Amino acid sequence: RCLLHRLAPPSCTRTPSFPGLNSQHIRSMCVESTLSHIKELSPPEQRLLNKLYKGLISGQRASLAESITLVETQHPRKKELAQVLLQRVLAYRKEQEKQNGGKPLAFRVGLSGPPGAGKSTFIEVVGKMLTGQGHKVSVLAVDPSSCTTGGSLMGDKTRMTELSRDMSAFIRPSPTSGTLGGVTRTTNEAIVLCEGGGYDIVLVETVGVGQSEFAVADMVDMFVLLIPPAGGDELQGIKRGIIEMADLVVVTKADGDLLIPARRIQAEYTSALKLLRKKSKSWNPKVVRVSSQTGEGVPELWGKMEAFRSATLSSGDFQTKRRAQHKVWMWSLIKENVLRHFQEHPAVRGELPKLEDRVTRGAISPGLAADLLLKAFTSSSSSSSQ
Ligand SMILES: Nc1nc2c(ncn2[C@@H]2O[C@H](COP(=O)(O)OP(=O)(O)OP(=O)(O)O)[C@@H](O)[C@H]2O)c(=O)[nH]1
Repeated sequence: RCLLHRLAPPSCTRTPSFPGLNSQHIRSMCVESTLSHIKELSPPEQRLLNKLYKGLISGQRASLAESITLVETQHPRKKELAQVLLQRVLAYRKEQEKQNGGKPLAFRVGLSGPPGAGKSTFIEVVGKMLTGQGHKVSVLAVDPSSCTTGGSLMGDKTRMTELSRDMSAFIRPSPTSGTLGGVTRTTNEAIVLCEGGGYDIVLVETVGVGQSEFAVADMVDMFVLLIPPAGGDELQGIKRGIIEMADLVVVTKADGDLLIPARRIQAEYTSALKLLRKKSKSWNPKVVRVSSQTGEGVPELWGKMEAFRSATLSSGDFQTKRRAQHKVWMWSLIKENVLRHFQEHPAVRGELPKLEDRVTRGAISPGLAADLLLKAFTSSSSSSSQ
């Protein structure tokens, strides 16, 4: 019996023990998900996972928060427990999707922009509008500064005060430590958990610094770039590559004295987007203006986002992108782990400083140094596995 069977009460092969998770589905997940490398769960571990799972899918915010903490952990055993929980939530989601004609139920939107672009004010306004319409909204943050400095660009001030009090919203700040790769992993997993908790809109916010925008663009259905109207060379400083990723560009703070510059920036971006290669057959990126202060343009903006969603869902681009993202996600995890394994390998660690030094002095070529290190790694890995 696979781990998922063991997790569920004994009757699970006949009676579905959890809403939406039937025995046939558990069986299919058992085949797909070889969780067999994970040591048998102890009764307290089973109780913990059952409690989290039930709480999560019944929409309890505390269970969602606790589940995200579990996927963020560095503790090896807890990491395994997190994988079991995730696998179960995925099975549940898959079943729900099947009932929805195979179409994903939640909409994942990435929001990025330079510091001070007005992201949190915007999320507060859009989030409140959406919860007012009956949606459940979760907001996850990817903060690149927390990875490098341990400080935070986004978490230091109180953000989205109203939305955080809203019972239909769930806001999770970025973990305060870890590599970008690690944060990417946990954010991807947190998205799955939020969706399991019934959040049909998942907003993933990041500051336009470093590689975090690209990481976020790879985990969402729609990528939105927020640009403030003030400043000199507006198109500079925003990486060209990131404009290419954008499905929608939002010029923020289009009110008062900033309205005229906002119109000008809108025109500049509209021309810039025309020069870019078309990303998709079903959608042309657009540039819109909004004011979170007056609320002007906000409903129209959401209208555009819904139009994107329905156009890409009916063309199949939406589903294709998600499938491709799963592969990207898997490979980024493999790369990170393999690299760490390589760097920590005793044979490599012994040779690395010497060879790095010789490469920097020009005593040997980088290619030769890489060959020597890889040889040290593979020969001692294969002798230890024999
Ligand atoms: N006039 C005007 N000001 C705005 C609007 N939206 C935000 N602001 C102001 O712009 C400043 C930055 O807004 P935030 O929402 O904190 O921006 P942010 O992008 O989240 O900033 P970081 O947290 O630093 O990444 C604040 O002083 C806001 O009051 C708007 O629609 N109109």
